[in-house]
Amino acid sequence: MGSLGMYSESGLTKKGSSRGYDVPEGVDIRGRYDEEFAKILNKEALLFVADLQRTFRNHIKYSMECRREAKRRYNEGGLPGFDPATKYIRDSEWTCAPVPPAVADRRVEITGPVERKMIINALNSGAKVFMADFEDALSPNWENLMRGQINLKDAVDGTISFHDRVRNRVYKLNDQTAKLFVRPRGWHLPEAHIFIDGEPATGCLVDFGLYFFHNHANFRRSQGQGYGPFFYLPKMEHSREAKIWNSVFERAEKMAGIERGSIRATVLIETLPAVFQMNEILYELRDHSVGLNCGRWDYIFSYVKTFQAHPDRLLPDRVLVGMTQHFMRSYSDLLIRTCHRRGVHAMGGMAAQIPIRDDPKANEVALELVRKDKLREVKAGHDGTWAAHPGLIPACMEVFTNNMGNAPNQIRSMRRDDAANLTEEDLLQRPRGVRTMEGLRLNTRVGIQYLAAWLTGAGSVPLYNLMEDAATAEISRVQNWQWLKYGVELDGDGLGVRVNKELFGRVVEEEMERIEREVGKERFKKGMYKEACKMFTRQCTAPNLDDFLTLDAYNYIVIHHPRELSKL
Ligand SMILES: CC(=O)SCCNC(=O)CCNC(=O)[C@H](O)C(C)(C)COP(=O)(O)OP(=O)(O)OC[C@H]1O[C@@H](n2cnc3c(N)ncnc32)[C@H](O)[C@@H]1OP(=O)(O)O
Ligand SMILES: O=CC(=O)O
Ligand SMILES: [Mg+2]
Repeated sequence: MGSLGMYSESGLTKKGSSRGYDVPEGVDIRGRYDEEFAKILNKEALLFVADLQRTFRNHIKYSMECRREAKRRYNEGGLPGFDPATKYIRDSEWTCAPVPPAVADRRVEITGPVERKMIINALNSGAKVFMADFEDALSPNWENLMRGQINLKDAVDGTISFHDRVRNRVYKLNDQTAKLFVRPRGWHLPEAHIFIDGEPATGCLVDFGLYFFHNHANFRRSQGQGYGPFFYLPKMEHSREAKIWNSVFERAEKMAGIERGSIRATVLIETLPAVFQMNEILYELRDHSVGLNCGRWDYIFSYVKTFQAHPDRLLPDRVLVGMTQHFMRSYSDLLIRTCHRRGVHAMGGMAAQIPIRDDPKANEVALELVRKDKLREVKAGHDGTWAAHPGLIPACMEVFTNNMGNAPNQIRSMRRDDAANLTEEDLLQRPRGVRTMEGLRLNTRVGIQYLAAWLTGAGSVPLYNLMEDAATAEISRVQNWQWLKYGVELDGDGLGVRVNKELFGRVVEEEMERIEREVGKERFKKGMYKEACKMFTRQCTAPNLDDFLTLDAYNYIVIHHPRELSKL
């Protein structure tokens, strides 16, 4: 670890204790004490997190206020678009720092929560990269977060193992493993188990800070060939947020005494406003960038959220909003063009299909959908793609390898200059398709079950043969809200049915009965389905759309010690 000279004397010298943890001044740990957690939450690591929090909290607050201001503009009828003030960045020629050799080839990346067995399986999966997730795929309760940090440290050290006692199977790392990327939470989420100067810490600074502090040296030695650690950055809406990340990286590099540009990150373009900021985001992160990724599920969620006050832009059924819709294809094409022009990877997104073990025919159909989606991506010029499950990796790998051959990526070979002319209208074009009662029912059934899982600690789950996570659940929630708000007419077996609260109430009741039948009475009683139903129903019928499903739900998973259920 490099010099700690940048921290204030008082932080270093004054002693403090917080429910068993040895903490620097101003830091209060309110989560459960555990000896293993205490090794992660040691005083030096907390000092680093506190330094990041103190340095950047006002920048973060300002950025969140700018998000609210943009929302006000969209709610008054404004549309997101390219910023005339930064035209010079879009028009001028510049490139990002060269791609580190360790991650030149990213043709298939697997993602998953920071759960111990899954980390080992993902690293051994044959994918080029594993994105370990503190975000869409994780329910951020204290145990998951702290165990996730322990698991990642063991993974980077190469010592991680897991004993499945039921199956008497021991999991260990293979000789050859995927390269590790870590995705911290979005800027909007607090970490209510760690208070700094009387305020909850910023979730992503905790995720980033603890992981970086404990792993940067080992990572660069064992994984990054001198570079790293590597990150994915979610849910940004503007380049000013990327600028904060860039400054966080610079501060971390300085603290660690490592070269500027060692840390690298891929930004998910998964909000509608961000698609107009892709050059600007890369520009801010140009010394730390390894590309952009099409976070297609949050992007769809963001389309609804951004246009919450625009009844002329209602979405069709969720299953119809695929990558072949004009606005989605334009987004992917422009992302490829932007990344390749700037010399970095243009990563594709997640197909939500997962293997269907008990039905070979249905499994083949699902696999074929994945192949088709990946073929579209590689032919469009994407340099790699995401898989949600190890069972999909061979198919994804085959499609990308057949089309990219031995080249590690298509950064130089697929310029996509044709996409230079894509306009604001292309990127905002209204999606086409029908809205149905079955769509409303499916949203409700999936949204409630996902939330019930999230409240009990699972952030990604299989539902009806698809992967569901926070991003896909958000689509279900905001789509219901939108249809209710504007009293949309849905197609119900050929008959027009207008959505209102009463109809929705009936749908919720019937879908809860169906869920109970499907999961069984015992599991239904033990689970948190009723709480999830209440929360989901409130969010779908609220007069004003909640910004995030997980912000409200977070209050229910915060447990302060001594044990008490706490509200922020
Ligand atoms: C919109 C977005 O942000 S996408 C990115 C965020 N979302 C994700 O990362 C979702 C990742 N995927 C998953 O979490 C899982 O695949 C799920 C929850 C959808 C399904 O998981 P399961 O029900 O466990 O699947 P299944 O029973 O078929 O698993 C078979 C094996 O594959 C493993 N596995 C499944 N998915 C993954 C994964 N993503 N990474 C590593 N291992 C995995 C399981 O651990 C299991 O291992 P085992 O045989 O050693 O016990
Ligand atoms: O994070 C990915 C997404 O699609 O959302
Ligand atoms: Mg996402």
